[in-house]
Amino acid sequence: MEKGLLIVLSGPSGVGKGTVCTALRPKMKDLTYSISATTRSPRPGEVDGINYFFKSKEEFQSMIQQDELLEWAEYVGNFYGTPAPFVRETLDKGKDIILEIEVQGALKVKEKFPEGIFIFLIPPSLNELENRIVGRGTETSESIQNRMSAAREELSMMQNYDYVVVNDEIELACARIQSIIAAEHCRRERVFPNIKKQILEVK
Ligand SMILES: Nc1ncnc2c1ncn2[C@@H]1O[C@H](COP(=O)(O)OP(=O)(O)OP(=O)(O)O)[C@@H](O)[C@H]1O
Ligand SMILES: Nc1nc2c(ncn2[C@@H]2O[C@H](COP(=O)(O)O)[C@@H](O)[C@H]2O)c(=O)[nH]1
Repeated sequence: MEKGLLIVLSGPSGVGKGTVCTALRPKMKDLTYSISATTRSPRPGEVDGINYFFKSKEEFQSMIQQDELLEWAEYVGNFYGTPAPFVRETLDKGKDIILEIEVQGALKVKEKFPEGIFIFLIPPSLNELENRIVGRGTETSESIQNRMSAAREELSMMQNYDYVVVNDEIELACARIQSIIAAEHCRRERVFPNIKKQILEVK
């Protein structure tokens, strides 16, 4: 069976990766979403096993030692990582999976899956990015400053990605990402052969 597509969505904290993924769910029902492990504390409303697998530092270290993570990174004082078995099993079933992760982790995934699709989401401006992080109301002022300084570094890494998508309006950003995935399916001849067959049958 042909493997699914591995899609990585990165971009600075607060750009809207989570919001865009939530908006994509009803539009792309066949897409699977990876759930990361993290040592960060849950935000109000976040649920273990849905938003993240919330782990202690010891549990996270043990996941690293047992080679359970496809990639991991320290980001603004906390650890984040992608559980490997779920990603590999999903791809082996021929299903597409999307990973919403920061830049260091994305580059590690690229080493293991150079055939992946790497999408970088950018804000319309740095001011708008700060407004979004502040507006979300989840971060302390120290965390906001740390995330903004990480954002400047992350934005300088966007040339490592296959696609850069502006998240100006959620619906437009979703449409752009949907187009990218559809185009990649065609490019990998998962859709094209069927269309070719239909055209030949019409002739
Ligand atoms: N296109 C948009 N226009 C206006 N506000 C937006 C847009 N996209 C997202 N937001 C808002 O920006 C804030 C941050 O969005 P979100 O939490 O999805 O970002 P994120 O990139 O997933 O952040 P993190 O990496 O920290 O998890 C939220 O309050 C969200 O409602
Ligand atoms: N390298 C990884 N980065 C991840 C993963 N899961 C989430 N993230 C990224 O961390 C930051 C901060 O997230 P937050 O929820 O604390 O705001 C953000 O850029 C996420 O995309 C992961 O498994 N690996």
